[in-house]
Amino acid sequence: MTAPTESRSAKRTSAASEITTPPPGATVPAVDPAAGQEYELSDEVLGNECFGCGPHVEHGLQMKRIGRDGTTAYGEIVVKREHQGAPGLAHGGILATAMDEILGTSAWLTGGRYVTGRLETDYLAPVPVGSTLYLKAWCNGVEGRKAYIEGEGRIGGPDGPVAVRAAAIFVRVPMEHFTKQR
Ligand SMILES: CCCCCCCC(=O)SCCNC(=O)CCNC(=O)[C@H](O)C(C)(C)COP(=O)(O)OP(=O)(O)OC[C@H]1O[C@@H](n2cnc3c(N)ncnc32)[C@H](O)[C@@H]1OP(=O)(O)O
Repeated sequence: MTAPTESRSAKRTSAASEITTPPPGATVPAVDPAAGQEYELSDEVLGNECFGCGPHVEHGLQMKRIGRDGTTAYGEIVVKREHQGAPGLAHGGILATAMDEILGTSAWLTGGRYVTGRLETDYLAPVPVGSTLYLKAWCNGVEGRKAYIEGEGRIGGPDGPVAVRAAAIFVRVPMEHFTKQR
């Protein structure tokens, strides 16, 4: 019998694959102070009905955006019973949604309107119902219409263990993406 080895995902320090790693030459934009308004504007664009951040969406995540530092975004969700998969534990899809929301916030902080093109997630520890997931996301670079964003969710406190990591490509879109009738 072979000795147990540390899992590959535990050894990795980033969720980013080759696809979600920015190419050489991608740069992190200097933040335009006006860019902070973009995600406030997103309330107008998306309404307050967003499953990730709508404050009145009963069974939604109601993610709170609690701060920013340049293109780095901070947020929190409280995992509710409606978010569970296995008894007492958050569903993985729900955690991916939380990561999508905070990574999306970082993308918008770069100064455009973005949608998720690709989202990669690593799950490192179970997240109990009732716990707060402390979210952080940052921009690794923008190239053309693509923003390469990474993030993590911690439990037990903002400096607690990382329970989930994600990396994504967000693609910049015009306002019509949200407003056109389909
Ligand atoms: C503050 C607000 C926070 C919001 C958080 C929540 C975010 C969300 O959940 S958004 C909802 C989920 N996402 C969606 O519905 C997006 C659906 N997809 C689309 O609308 C389109 O496919 C879209 C807009 C992403 C790209 O289409 P299009 O505008 O025609 O651009 P396209 O030319 O295909 O792609 C542009 C670039 O992005 C790249 N790209 C597009 N999709 C991907 C992908 N999945 N993976 C990697 N790269 C991609 C392309 O390769 C291309 O790169 P390059 O410029 O180097 O050639």
